[in-house]
Amino acid sequence: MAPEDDFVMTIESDDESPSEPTKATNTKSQVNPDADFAQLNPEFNFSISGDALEAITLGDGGLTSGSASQKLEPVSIDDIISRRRSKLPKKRKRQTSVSEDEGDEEDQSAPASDSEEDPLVTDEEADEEGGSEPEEEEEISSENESSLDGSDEETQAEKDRKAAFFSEAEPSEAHSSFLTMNLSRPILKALTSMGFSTPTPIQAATIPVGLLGKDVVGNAVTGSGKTAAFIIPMIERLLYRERGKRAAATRCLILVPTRELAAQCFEVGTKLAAHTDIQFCLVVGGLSVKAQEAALRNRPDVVIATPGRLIDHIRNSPSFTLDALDITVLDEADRMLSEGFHDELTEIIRSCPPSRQTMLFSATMTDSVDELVKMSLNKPVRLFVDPSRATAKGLVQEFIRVRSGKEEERPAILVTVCKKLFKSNVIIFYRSKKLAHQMRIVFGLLGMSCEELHGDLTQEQRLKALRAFRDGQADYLMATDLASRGLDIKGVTTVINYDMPNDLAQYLHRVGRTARAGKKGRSVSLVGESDRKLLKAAVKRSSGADSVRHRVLAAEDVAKWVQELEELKGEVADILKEEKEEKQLRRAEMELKKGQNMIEHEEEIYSRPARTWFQSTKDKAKSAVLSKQAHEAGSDGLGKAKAKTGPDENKRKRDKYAGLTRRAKRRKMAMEEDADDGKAVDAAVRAAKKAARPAKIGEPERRPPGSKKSRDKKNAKTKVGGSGRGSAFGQELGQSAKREGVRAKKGVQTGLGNKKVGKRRTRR
Ligand SMILES: Nc1ncnc2c1ncn2[C@@H]1O[C@H](COP(=O)(O)OP(=O)(O)OP(=O)(O)O)[C@@H](O)[C@H]1O
Repeated sequence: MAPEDDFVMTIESDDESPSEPTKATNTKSQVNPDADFAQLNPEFNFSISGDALEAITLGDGGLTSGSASQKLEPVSIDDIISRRRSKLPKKRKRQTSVSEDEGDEEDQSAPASDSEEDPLVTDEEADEEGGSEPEEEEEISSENESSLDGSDEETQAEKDRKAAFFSEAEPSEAHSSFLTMNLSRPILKALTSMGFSTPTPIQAATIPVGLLGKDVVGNAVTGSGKTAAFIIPMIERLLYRERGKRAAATRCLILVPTRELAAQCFEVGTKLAAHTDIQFCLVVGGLSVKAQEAALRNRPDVVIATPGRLIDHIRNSPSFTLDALDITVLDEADRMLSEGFHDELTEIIRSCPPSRQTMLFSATMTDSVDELVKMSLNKPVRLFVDPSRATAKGLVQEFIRVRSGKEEERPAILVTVCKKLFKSNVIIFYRSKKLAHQMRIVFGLLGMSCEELHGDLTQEQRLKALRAFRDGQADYLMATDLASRGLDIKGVTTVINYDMPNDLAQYLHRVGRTARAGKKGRSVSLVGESDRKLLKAAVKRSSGADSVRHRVLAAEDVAKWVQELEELKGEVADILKEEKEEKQLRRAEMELKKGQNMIEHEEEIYSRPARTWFQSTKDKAKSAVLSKQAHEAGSDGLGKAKAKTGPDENKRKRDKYAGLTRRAKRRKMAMEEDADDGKAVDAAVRAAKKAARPAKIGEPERRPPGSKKSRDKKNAKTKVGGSGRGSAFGQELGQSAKREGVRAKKGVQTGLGNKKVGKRRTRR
């Protein structure tokens, strides 16, 4: 099993945007049967209350919106493995159980904790055991290290640009309690019920600035509570919004790179807003478009979305608009600003009003002006509470060397450490989906309970796997980088990197799935010769010298598993073959049902207005390639990725019509003209939506444009707010915050218990 064969970056393949034809007219030949098939259940009831994951699993009817009879069960690899396992020769089964017993003994006598008791075998010990060769202490050159960890030396010019770009952080009161932060009673109540007694450093820094309506660029280590840091000020501001049917609007948008993260954010948001009337809505790929349209028609206050599906709604859901947005948040912002999301982000930002407040967060946040300018931030406050690109304090990082020429031993090394030491609550990261799947089969055959999470699975399978792992039904989660960012799974004790990612940022996110919220955790990384620069960068960023270990495994243990896995190879291949055949069979069945469906519902399908798509299949493929290149280059930033793809881009522009026949050229030109017309139509639709949009948070109801009152209001707003950005909030909460801050200082027990939301409004 050569892992290099299938190193395919996977997070980009977490398709969020529809990969359908660019332009669809309402002619039969251009109707997309898949899209329509996916909308055939108008009765579907989308429940977003309660557990977000519950709401979006197929079990609740929410994923593809097909009726129960149309659903086809995905192939269950578990069934195939257990069927095959029962047929394994008796000798093999005995070997497996013996190995398990050995492992148990070993684990009891050598807990994977600190100091002398640590099962870490030193180089010398390994030698004595006749194990591996002595490890030479190689000096790792720091040359090009900065390209891995993004720590390029800052020039004076860049420093000056940053000084001009960012706002000076104003000295603010150090908050050691939520009670001094001027938060409303419903939020304090929710914080208490969630067990959040004191704010984390990033929360203490962000909440007061967020409440002032200022733009924020925030950085803090993984698991430090960034989600609540941006949701709390958002909810507080929303408590002062205009109410009533006419004023209902989507005022806040949280953009995240993956569906799972969106669901998690939704859960945190709904919990924090449990004692308010604020409505949240989850808008992600893999869910019923129709159900989301219905939810969006109610104008939820906060939309939590992945980019592709959001764009789909901006374009195709008539009543949905972002024109009333007051707050936009980009979680995992460095990822969202990277080349992979460039086109989507540009399209979304175009649909947002420039007056919004913008907050960007990540554990590996960039403060490079070049990368931040496209968010058109207004004098953002830089809140970097932890050293740039650091690991969490409770994390112990272990590294296992994989010598050159021994790369094929990775699976055996992995099985050795899992059988002996790390037996539950383990996430194992792989660079490729294929490898994650293969190792899942191997683990299954060895009787180790595991799930997999990557972009080759259906949304239902992804969520089911996540839930099984969360609930402790599976000990191991085989994941790709799809799961590396943001996921907060309680009780994860170990993260294993089967292979190292390409850059330090990705490494930090992966290992950040453990040691969260002040807990302890361990990461174990298999380091090949080509990963040594990254290893050095990781060691440099560790929280302390004693938090880094070099683990050497006894050679005979590894050799035993090399032998056993070799014997399993044929079995794995057979399982993969059987799975492939079953999949093909299901696909054929699905095509048949789809055909039947098209015949049965033909009239309804073709009478619907056709959807337009943000990117054609070709564009999307191009985007994916760019994203993959950026990822492989270890570049988070637009600039760096551009440098790599620039020449190609120019070439493509010059050759736009080259090589085409006259007919093809005319056709292409006509299509481009059509697209331009489409833009004009889009602009008209946007203008109409804008005219109908409700007032912003705290603003009175909109007057028709041109009316005297409307003009007066505009002038007044510009005067008070200076720039006019977020001025309604500036007048209302900014002043209120000052007032309340004084009150809090005077020692009145926050005064929030007695405060009524309505009171503040009447003061305006
Ligand atoms: N004030 C607090 N007190 C106690 N626990 C908290 C507090 N704030 C957040 N947490 C908990 O900390 C954990 C991590 O929070 P969160 O997922 O927001 O981290 P994060 O900084 O966004 O991590 P990542 O960078 O990996 O996305 C969660 O389980 C959350 O419930």
